[in-house]
Amino acid sequence: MPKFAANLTMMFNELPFLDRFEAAAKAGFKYVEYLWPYEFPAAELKAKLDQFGLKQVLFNTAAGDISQGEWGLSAIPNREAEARRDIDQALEYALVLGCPTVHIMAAVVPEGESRQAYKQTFVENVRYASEKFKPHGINICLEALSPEVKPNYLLKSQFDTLEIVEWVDRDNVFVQLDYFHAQNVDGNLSRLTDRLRGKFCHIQIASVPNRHEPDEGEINYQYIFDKLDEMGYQGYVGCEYKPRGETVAGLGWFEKYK
Ligand SMILES: O=C(O)C(=O)[C@@H](O)CO
Ligand SMILES: [Mg+2]
Repeated sequence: MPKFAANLTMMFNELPFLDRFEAAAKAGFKYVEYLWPYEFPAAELKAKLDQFGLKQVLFNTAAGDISQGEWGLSAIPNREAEARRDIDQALEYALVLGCPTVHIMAAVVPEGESRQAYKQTFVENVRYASEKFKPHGINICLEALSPEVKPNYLLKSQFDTLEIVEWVDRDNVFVQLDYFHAQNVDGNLSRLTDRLRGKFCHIQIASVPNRHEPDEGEINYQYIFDKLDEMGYQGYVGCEYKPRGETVAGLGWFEKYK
């Protein structure tokens, strides 16, 4: 049975962030993920996790200046110092939170810039992170984002991510397989999952096209979950969706997995 993690950035959004931990635990989740922890001291977040018996399973490196269109710095040439500062910060948080995996955000590539230079920079920064995280047993994952969500992001297809993972060539660096983006860009999800076997260490789910609960839309998630079980997937499945309405009211799909 998949180990579902509530994504506290998207779910339980009707509550202030720090109250979402309790709400997730009450709804039956044992695991949580969210985009960024950096607004709060790591110890405060860890206390919330412990208070409600939750395990944090994923968060991201900092996004940079979102108001300027940034979405990760780790692939931007000549900004390695900032990217590595963010990677070091993520490691400090991961150690306090006891988090097994960190998503290293790549970058948006401005029109006219060399994608190859961005890829090269990303590979070098991910190798830096790999070396830093390895002694602590922490995995790294890299994620493709569909253009309707993040136009011009360096990684669009799952095969863009796979290319970087294989180029980095380190045993703690994996694909973050978000089926919402994968369906938007690549499709053919069963074959894709087979193709990526052993290469992904974290999954995220949402319906397509509306990014809601995984009980509507064009993806048959029950089929995918059964397939992941058959494959022996041991990682987590992050529920990175925008609830149709109130979060708990939409959790009917989760009843049988509690
Ligand atoms: O948007 C997504 O999908 C994510 O997983 C974010 O963490 C990064 O954009
Ligand atoms: Mg995602």
